Amino acid sequence: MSNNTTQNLAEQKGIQTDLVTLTRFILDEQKKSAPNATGELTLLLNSLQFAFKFIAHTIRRSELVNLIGLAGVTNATGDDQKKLDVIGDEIFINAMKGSGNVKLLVSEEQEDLIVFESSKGNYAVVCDPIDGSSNLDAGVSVGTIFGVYKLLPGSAGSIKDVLRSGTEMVAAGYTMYGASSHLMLTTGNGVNGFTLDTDLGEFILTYPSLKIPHTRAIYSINEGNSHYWTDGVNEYIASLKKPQANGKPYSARYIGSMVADVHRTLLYGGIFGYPADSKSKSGKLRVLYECFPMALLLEQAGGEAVNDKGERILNLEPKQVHERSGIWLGSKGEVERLLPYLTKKIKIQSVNL
Ligand SMILES: O=P(O)(O)OC[C@H]1O[C@](O)(COP(=O)(O)O)[C@@H](O)[C@@H]1O
Repeated sequence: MSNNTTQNLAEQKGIQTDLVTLTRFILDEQKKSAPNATGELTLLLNSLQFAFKFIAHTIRRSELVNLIGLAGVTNATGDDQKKLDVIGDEIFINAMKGSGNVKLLVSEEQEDLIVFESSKGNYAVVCDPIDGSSNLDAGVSVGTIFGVYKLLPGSAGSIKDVLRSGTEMVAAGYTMYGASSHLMLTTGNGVNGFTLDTDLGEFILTYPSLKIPHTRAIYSINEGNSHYWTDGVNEYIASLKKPQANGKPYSARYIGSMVADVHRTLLYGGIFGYPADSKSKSGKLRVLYECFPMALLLEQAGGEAVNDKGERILNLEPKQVHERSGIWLGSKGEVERLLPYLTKKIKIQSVNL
């Protein structure tokens, strides 16, 4: 049978036969943008892909194999660890160790930087293996957030390789484990999204060259913290609750799992915020493995990400691996609408919330 006939038959049956897998996509990208590259980053992305599939598989089976609930320990940043946090972390560490391309790893679950002594790799990976894990028992979407740095020239691997601004990351993204597993990835040339076909065991390109809408009347923030917010943040949120030009207020959407909240924001537009407040004076979310990767993705999709002073998140230079920051990210038009509330010293008497 000729190739054309096979193709027509597949089309008639509604079967797509020319799928772009993540591996194919990365190899094509490399040929286009870095034809002389060593292929090391490609291999590293392949190892990341394996970790995501393994974590997705483990989360899907978690309830059946008694993996839901607390493990009875706390992690580097003082949070109670879920059993799946511990296992997700182990899966991630082993995948990075096994890749041979990773020299350093920062994980939310480990107090110290991990150095793979025997590795000759030239990359450092920062990650939150299972972000949003407090939602796990309720079956809410959680995810893995990651960023990749190339080691500094001549470095044999030290903390300086990761205490760098977000602009220096060479790749970043997240995988969301929901109804399907979605991987959103940037290597600095826009954002591309993939969906895991569990039968094929492959991430398939489903969101090529993703762009976030310029504006959307959706805000995403934990309003339970409003009592601790600054006047500026309270006034900003109050302004969104008033009828806008179309007569309707903004819609509030908050899941409480950063990956899921950012995923919706990336696809639909709007704004997500987790500001510092009088309770969490430095903010809650971690700069290296939560704020930077999400900020890079958002910027690459045409959006913006700033801290509580309205400064570009990616320009921060963390002093510690588990440093925190307030963050606001989303559609460009929405972040711009927020900025005056962050930068002007607003004094208000009271806000009706
Ligand atoms: O429950 P809160 O205070 O709204 O915090 C929710 C935020 O905390 C996180 O769950 C991160 O915390 P963990 O890393 O401890 O899971 C984010 O995913 C989410 O955006």
